[in-house]
Amino acid sequence: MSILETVNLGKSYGKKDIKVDALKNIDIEINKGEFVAIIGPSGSGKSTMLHLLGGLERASSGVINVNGIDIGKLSDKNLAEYRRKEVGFVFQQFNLIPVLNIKENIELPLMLGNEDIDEVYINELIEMLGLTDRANHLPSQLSGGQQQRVAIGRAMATKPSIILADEPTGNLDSKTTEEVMNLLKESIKRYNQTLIVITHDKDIASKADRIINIVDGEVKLEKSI
Ligand SMILES: Nc1ncnc2c1ncn2[C@@H]1O[C@H](COP(=O)(O)OP(=O)(O)OP(=O)(O)O)[C@@H](O)[C@H]1O
Repeated sequence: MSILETVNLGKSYGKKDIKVDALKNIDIEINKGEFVAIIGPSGSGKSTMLHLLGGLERASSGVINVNGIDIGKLSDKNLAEYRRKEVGFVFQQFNLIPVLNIKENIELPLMLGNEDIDEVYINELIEMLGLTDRANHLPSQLSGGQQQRVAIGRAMATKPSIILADEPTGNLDSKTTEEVMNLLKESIKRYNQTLIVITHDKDIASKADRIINIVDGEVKLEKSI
């Protein structure tokens, strides 16, 4: 079952002489529960794609349907709600709040959204992430891999249906990369989520259900593995 579909999606930056067509005519369909890797050369439009899918930026043309809703038609307020409730973001920089402990960092999206905190779920999440004995520590007391696990927990706090990750292991060594990717895969299986990961790492891409290759703002080849 498709959870996300784009039709003729395009994004341009700037005008006239400085206009850049970052994405052109993107038609993709992603299924619920799927793990998709987005690969492509630097500047090809991968981050732009993730920003559009996550509602961080608006498309210049075309449609993005998520769960049957055209997110381009949402008001700014509703788009913010879509971002907060339906999407979990994980970036290369962990972007944790240094003065909050691990549990508080994970709960932050719920606190910002004034939502009730489901203690059972949050504790289960922390356990799955292998952070139970670290819950009261500050981010600075954790290794890079542990910090990224916290960022994954924060992305999952609102039980989003889609996890979007932009080079999530770009700052990690190969062993920690494998751990973090295994965790992401385990999480999406357990919570029936969809995972879309931008990566330059061939090993990560090879473990995805599907690879979407973007070159010069266009999908060049979709590969099933
Ligand atoms: N805010 C912006 N204003 C103007 N141009 C932009 C903006 N954001 C991205 N671009 C341009 O759009 C194109 C696609 O950029 P994008 O960041 O999506 O590429 P990428 O594939 O993620 O690159 P990388 O692998 O280097 O991170 C590039 O030519 C970039 O310079």
